[in-house]
Amino acid sequence: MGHIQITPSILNSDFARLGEEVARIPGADWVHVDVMDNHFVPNLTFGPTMVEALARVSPVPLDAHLMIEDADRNAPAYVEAGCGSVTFHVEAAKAPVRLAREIRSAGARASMALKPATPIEPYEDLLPELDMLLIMTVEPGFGGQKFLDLCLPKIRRARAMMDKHGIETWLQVDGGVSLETIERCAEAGADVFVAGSAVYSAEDPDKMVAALREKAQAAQA
Ligand SMILES: O=C(CO)[C@@H](O)[C@H](O)COP(=O)(O)O
Ligand SMILES: [Fe+2]
Repeated sequence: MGHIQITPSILNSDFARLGEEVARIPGADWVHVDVMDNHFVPNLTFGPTMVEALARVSPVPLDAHLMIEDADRNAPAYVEAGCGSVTFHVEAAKAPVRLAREIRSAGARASMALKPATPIEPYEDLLPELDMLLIMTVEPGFGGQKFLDLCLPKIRRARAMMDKHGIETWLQVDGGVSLETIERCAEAGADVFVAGSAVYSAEDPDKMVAALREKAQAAQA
């Protein structure tokens, strides 16, 4: 298992002052940017132009989570926009291996996401092509939803597959991650944690990042 990383999502931050919002979390490992197209999910956020502007001012690298249709065609723009990691949904990709290779060769970390009802088993042989696997712990589309415990067995199975293959793929969880739920995720084998409302509803977001990190590290040990 890799070292613990905390990745705040700006989805529930103040979109009118995004530059200031990312400056409030200098202790984070990444900033998670949720790109939504109102087709793959019933919500709409921003596109590559906005992401590029944010990449220029963010104190930490951007981790793009693309909840958009036609990932094969649309994902490369987010590498060009300056994201250090680009996650596409397997449900929206026609050729996930080709896309992961394209993202890597363009210079970013390649990551693939699974919705709660998408099984990991058909993708076991694909794991070496990925720098990170994202297992969603809510239905994608909105921040502030309740963590789905039913996703924990899939996290355990994914971690076991990575161990079996002896690969260093990071395992990210996203949705409802908080001080209450992060230990369960770390115990199951996750090492990269997205937290949106937990971080941005805290009085001091950077302190919350540190508290989440501490809990996850204790649970992983
Ligand atoms: O991708 C998504 C939602 O689709 C997430 O990144 C959420 O934005 C995380 O927010 P919380 O569940 O932590 O409030
Ligand atoms: Fe996300």
